Amino acid sequence: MQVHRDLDQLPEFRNAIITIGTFDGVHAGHRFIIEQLQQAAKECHGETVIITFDPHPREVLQPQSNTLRLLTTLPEKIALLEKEGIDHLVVVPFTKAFSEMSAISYLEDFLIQRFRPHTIIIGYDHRFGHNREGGLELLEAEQQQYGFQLIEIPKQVVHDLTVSSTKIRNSLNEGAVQLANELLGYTYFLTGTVCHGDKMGRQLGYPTANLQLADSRKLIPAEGIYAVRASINGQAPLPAVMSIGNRPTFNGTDLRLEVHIFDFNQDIYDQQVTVSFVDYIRPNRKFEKIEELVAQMDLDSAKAREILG
Ligand SMILES: Cc1cc2nc3c(=O)[nH]c(=O)nc-3n(C[C@H](O)[C@H](O)[C@H](O)COP(=O)(O)O)c2cc1C
Ligand SMILES: Nc1ncnc2c1ncn2[C@@H]1O[C@H](COP(=O)(O)OP(=O)(O)OP(=O)(O)O)[C@@H](O)[C@H]1O
Repeated sequence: MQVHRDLDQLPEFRNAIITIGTFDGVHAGHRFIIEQLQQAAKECHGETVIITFDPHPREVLQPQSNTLRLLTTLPEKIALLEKEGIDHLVVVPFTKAFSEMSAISYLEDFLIQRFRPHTIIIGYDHRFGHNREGGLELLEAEQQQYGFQLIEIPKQVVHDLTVSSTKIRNSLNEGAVQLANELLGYTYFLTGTVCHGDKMGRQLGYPTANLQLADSRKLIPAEGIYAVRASINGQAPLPAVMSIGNRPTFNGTDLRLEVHIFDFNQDIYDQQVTVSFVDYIRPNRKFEKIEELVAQMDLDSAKAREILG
């Protein structure tokens, strides 16, 4: 897959089959669109082109809100789309000026001029241009003049498409990782660098690698204890248990992401660890005695091992 970040350096596409969207999460609904792209490309020996935006349009249009949480960082999205076998990913630097283009100018000066699309495939609810003024109706009206094919993916035909990133985000925010994973079509994951904690885990018999995320916009699932798989520097995943929380037993105040890998005893400080969330076990609790916390961690570990098989 070729990744293009400079709109002035785009190649001449051969029968571009294009679609536009943020594709956050590259979830099951997105993958249905990807299949349509690939099918259309096959029929005309064309190339599949996904046009996406970075930063996320909401970050530019509502900078004050700061509530956006992403299912995938840009590198994660690139890796997932690469796996899908897309030919070109165009990452448009989304700016205020870009957002203020009228719908017709977006269509003519951006889509047509830069991509010369053979086919445009868009979801039933796709909007574009200033104030989201453009949509399917405008594409239909201009289709003949510019000679592109239009493929609409209607809501009722593609049930998967109604599965929005928002629904997946909500599930993760509630700890419902199994539902999120089903909607994603893969196990939700995050990657962090192992940093130093308070060195207490080892004393409790549970050394935990504390993860620092590279991108603060990445969605962190609800606080609680999870059965996870942990992959160190891209190596084979290992069964593990994870705690997300501020350690109420120790009156902690900051959110910690800690993973304890089973049957493992290595120094992994500064290494990259990717954690995939398999199941939620329980919420965080404040324990009166440390022994009670450790007894509960034993139970959590047994449960996680059972879940992970
Ligand atoms: C399986 C597991 C379950 C945990 N459950 C709780 C909990 O319910 N309440 C709590 O305060 N801390 C919980 N923790 C976090 C521990 O308090 C933490 O790992 C320990 O204090 C070491 O933290 P440190 O990073 O400060 O060394 C849990 C950790 C693990 C690995
Ligand atoms: N089974 C294991 N799972 C996770 N990390 C382990 C494991 N065994 C050894 N380690 C190493 O030990 C470190 C964690 O040790 P310990 O928990 O005592 O200290 P820490 O850095 O303060 O972490 P925490 O504060 O979460 O306890 C990890 O960062 C890792 O380098």
